[in-house]
Amino acid sequence: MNDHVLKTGPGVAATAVNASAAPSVLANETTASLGTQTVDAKSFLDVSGIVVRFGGLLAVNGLSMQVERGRIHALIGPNGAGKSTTFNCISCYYQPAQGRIVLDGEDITHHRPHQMAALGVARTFQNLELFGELTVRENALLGTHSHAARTAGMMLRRPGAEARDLVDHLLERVGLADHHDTLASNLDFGRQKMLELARALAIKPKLLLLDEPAAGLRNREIETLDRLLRELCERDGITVLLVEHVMQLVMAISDRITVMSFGEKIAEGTPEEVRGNPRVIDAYLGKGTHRG
Ligand SMILES: Nc1ncnc2c1ncn2[C@@H]1O[C@H](COP(=O)(O)OP(=O)(O)OP(=O)(O)O)[C@@H](O)[C@H]1O
Repeated sequence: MNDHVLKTGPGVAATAVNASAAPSVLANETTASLGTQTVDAKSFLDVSGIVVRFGGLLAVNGLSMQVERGRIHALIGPNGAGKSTTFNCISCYYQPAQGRIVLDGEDITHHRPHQMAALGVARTFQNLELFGELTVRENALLGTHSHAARTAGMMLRRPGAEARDLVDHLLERVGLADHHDTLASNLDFGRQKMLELARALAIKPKLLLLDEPAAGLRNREIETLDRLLRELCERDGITVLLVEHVMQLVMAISDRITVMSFGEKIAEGTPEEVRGNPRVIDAYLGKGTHRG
């Protein structure tokens, strides 16, 4: 049990949605389908020259990166590199002092987190945002619930058959089919992370932002996550951007990797390109150049 990571109040901070705007994805032929997304070569997410300061600290210094539609893109770097800050800008929890963030052609630099719903963006958090006193199914339904609230203004409306089917299907996909009625607080940590992922998927995202999805997972759970993320990308067409320290996962699944150190991008490329990059090796060995 991980009480310290469980929320106790209402509200779905972890997810944002718009099913109608977010073509979907699930793999079966039922109404639970998340839909089918059109994949083209155009950059889906375009981060351009963002700057974030915390008082005198330059946390992100002119970072630019492009994420292609339907790909898995990882943002990595040593502790304090500026990854979470960048992630928070992309999900509109922070607004950069300079620079621009464009998602699918729309400038979202100064959007608010709740506006990401309409753009089909879901995110998970480093510290899980589950509701410990609710069941697994109820937690997952909150994703669809927030969609209903946005589209129909009916937060308290009972979930329809389509939402229930979708959630059941998602819980099966993340390996929680046998835990529908378990309280979230009674799940082990690995299953709690999978539940948070299912809830994010319940909003039918086009872009899935994952903050350290493999942190605290055992090897077998990481292998499951590996398979699931590939499937979400390849079969369901979801674009995935993850911040992650578990290199086993990053190197295995990423189409492209952006490496940050001291607030700046120091490398970018395929796993093979990044792995052998001397600046990356240097940064991870703690010899990176400090920012001014
Ligand atoms: N809210 C904040 N107020 C002040 N400083 C902050 C804040 N958030 C982050 N920082 C600082 O900004 C820098 C970048 O932090 P950030 O959390 O983005 O790094 P990170 O790469 O995500 O690190 P980690 O891998 O440890 O999570 C660090 O020096 C951090 O201490």
